[in-house]
Amino acid sequence: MASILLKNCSEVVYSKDGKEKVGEALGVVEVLHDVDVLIVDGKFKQVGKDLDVPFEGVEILDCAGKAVIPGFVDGHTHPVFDGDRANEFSMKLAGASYMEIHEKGGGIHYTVDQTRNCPEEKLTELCLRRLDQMLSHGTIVAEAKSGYGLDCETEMKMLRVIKKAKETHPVKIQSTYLCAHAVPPGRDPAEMTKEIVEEHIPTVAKAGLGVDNIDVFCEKGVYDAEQSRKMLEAGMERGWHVNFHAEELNYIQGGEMGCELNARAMSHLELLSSSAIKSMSQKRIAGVILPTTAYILKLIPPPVREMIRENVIVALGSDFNPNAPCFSMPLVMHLACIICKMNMEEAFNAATINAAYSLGLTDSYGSITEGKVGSCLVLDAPSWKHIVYQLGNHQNLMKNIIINGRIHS
Ligand SMILES: N=CN[C@@H](CCC(=O)O)C(=O)O
Ligand SMILES: [Zn+2]
Repeated sequence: MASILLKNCSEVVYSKDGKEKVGEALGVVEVLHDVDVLIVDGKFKQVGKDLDVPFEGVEILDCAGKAVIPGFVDGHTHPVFDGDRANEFSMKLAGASYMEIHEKGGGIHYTVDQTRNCPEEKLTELCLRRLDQMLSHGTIVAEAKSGYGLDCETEMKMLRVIKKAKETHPVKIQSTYLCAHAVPPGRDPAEMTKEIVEEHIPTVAKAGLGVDNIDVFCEKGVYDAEQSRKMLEAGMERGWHVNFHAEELNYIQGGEMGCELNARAMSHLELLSSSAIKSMSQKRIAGVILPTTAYILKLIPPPVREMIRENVIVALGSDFNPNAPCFSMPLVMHLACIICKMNMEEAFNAATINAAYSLGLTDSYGSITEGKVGSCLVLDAPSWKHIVYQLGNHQNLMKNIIINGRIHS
């Protein structure tokens, strides 16, 4: 673990309590001007004016004219798959809907075929290179899902890839077993639900693959709310946190079901009901908003203003996947402002501390707070606002990426 002193930062986005934010507080970014940041043994030690080098061997980085911000937390990604779906982008531009392509055997089904046929080594390499891309855009923590296997064998291959990434990649990874992403052709959702609950989930649990969360695609024409509930409950019995796809294309009361299960997080939520919003707020369930998908699929945006008004813990994710190939949380924040009517402060907090909350990681990630992991970004700009305001080319805004107190790049 390394130690570094970031000197004369023009701005530091700091959080005294390091906790998730809701309501009006979500719209506040705490900024300290002309201060230093000291990281000792990989942890934030002190933020203040004119700090001294505490001992020999501490690296010093001149940050004059630069803003220092926490690294981003990406609350929802699908980084393990082979192939691409560039041709489907043309089909969607020509008017085909996401579900039409899916029902004709494209979409997730196409990616499942590619991923089943891909050797584990190649899949690992693909995943690691995608995480490199995320890191170059400032992501220091990412949730990573399986879900392009549908059969137990391929899901386990994907989870081994995520485990390897967890052990070797500088981005901190959380592993999510997406046990039911689509119904395999020729199979019935009820029969698949039974198989997943009775065979897949017990087999995955026994294999010790370091799974943190359980996920399903709870959607009309995929798995309904009751089938989803059964699989999520089976995951909960294994100690996995409930973090799933809900209310994206159709309102099927997945939000209500997630609240009954005390989910840790639910994603998408374009069609979330007002009663589920109230319940999420009471139960402190994170709502992970994915503006890339709403943008690409031209969906009605999720009711984010209502969620903020009702004090829901609103977080952001890139939803990186072959339908939404976006590595960049800065772009996600920008889209959140335009599509979901969030302000810059809300988007920034949703992409840092609240996304950390959605993964249960606020004790160690999501803000520059004494005692948390010393990972942060030095921007080639005097204010944090540039990272939300700028549209694209975000890698060039990253002057330095600091991981655990060491300059990564
Ligand atoms: N909606 C379901 N799953 C993914 C898309 C997966 C795919 O199209 O390959 C999502 O979160 O957007
Ligand atoms: Zn997803």
